[in-house]
Amino acid sequence: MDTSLISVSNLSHRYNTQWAVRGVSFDLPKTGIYGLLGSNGAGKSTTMNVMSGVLKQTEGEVIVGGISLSKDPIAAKKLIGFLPQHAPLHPDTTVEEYLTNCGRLRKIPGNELKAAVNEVMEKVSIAHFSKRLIRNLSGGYQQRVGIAQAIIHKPALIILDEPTNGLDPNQIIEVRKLVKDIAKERAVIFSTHILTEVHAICDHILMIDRGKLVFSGRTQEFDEYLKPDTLFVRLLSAPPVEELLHVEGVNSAEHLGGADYRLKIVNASGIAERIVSESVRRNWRMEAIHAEKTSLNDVFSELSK
Ligand SMILES: Nc1ncnc2c1ncn2[C@@H]1O[C@H](COP(=O)(O)OP(=O)(O)OP(=O)(O)O)[C@@H](O)[C@H]1O
Repeated sequence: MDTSLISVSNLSHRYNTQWAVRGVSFDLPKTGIYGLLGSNGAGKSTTMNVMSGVLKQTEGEVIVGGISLSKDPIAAKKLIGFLPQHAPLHPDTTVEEYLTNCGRLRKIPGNELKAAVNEVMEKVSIAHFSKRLIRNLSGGYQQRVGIAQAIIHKPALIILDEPTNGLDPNQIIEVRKLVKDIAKERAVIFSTHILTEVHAICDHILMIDRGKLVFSGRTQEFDEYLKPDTLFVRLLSAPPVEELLHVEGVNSAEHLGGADYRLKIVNASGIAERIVSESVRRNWRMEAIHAEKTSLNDVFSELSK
């Protein structure tokens, strides 16, 4: 595809005898935020390590900007910035020293280096800590430095492996903001095992399960899998399950014990309202009603069907 920035075809990787990734193919266009979603051990890091050229795949091909990553890795890697799962920081250098070294490794000409370092420090809002040793920065600021080294050479594609992992809730919000900001100028793909995270910031979702790509599509399409189809209700009068089936849209009902029930619903629109009015009419004494959240496992099993 002409318009794709990176094209991954039939990617498979095996560690010793175990396949970590099997036959994964996708194309990413030139802009946007792509989420690689998968539970622990699904194959996200393996895929990202191959995409960024730090791991040589067992089978398949990665083409970046029309250049084969295995045939011309130097040219292809110029187009990529990568933040691995463990940021490759040097704790005993200052932020400025570290980023200057990164700029040199990225072959930024000497007369442009200082400006490039200053620009990237501004971009990730760390200029005020330029003289601070990296080891003395908080986790969130260290992650900003990690992101800075990935974007210092202004690559077309940024690959971030679980950039919010291990951060506190405020730092997570800051890093997500930063990811959105840097994606204005380029394509960003980041991995996560947190469903709400991809949902919060991605335009497009790629989902991987046990090494296989099980979903690739826009976030709206993905939402179809997230619509809850069960409701939890607490009815203090503990009516027989059959009574609950009278409500239009309730497909089945399970008594969970005590006053608690799980209702499987088929037509979600207006269902809560109908249950509440039926509860008043039949004096079920409703104490609670809420939609049950779809878990990542539920989505996986739905998608893997
Ligand atoms: N260096 C390695 N040697 C052997 N097996 C490995 C190696 N790295 C990963 N694996 C295995 O490959 C599979 C995929 O691992 P990978 O790290 O790609 O998954 P992941 O989705 O990134 O998981 P996590 O979120 O836990 O990092 C797992 O079963 C893992 O145990």
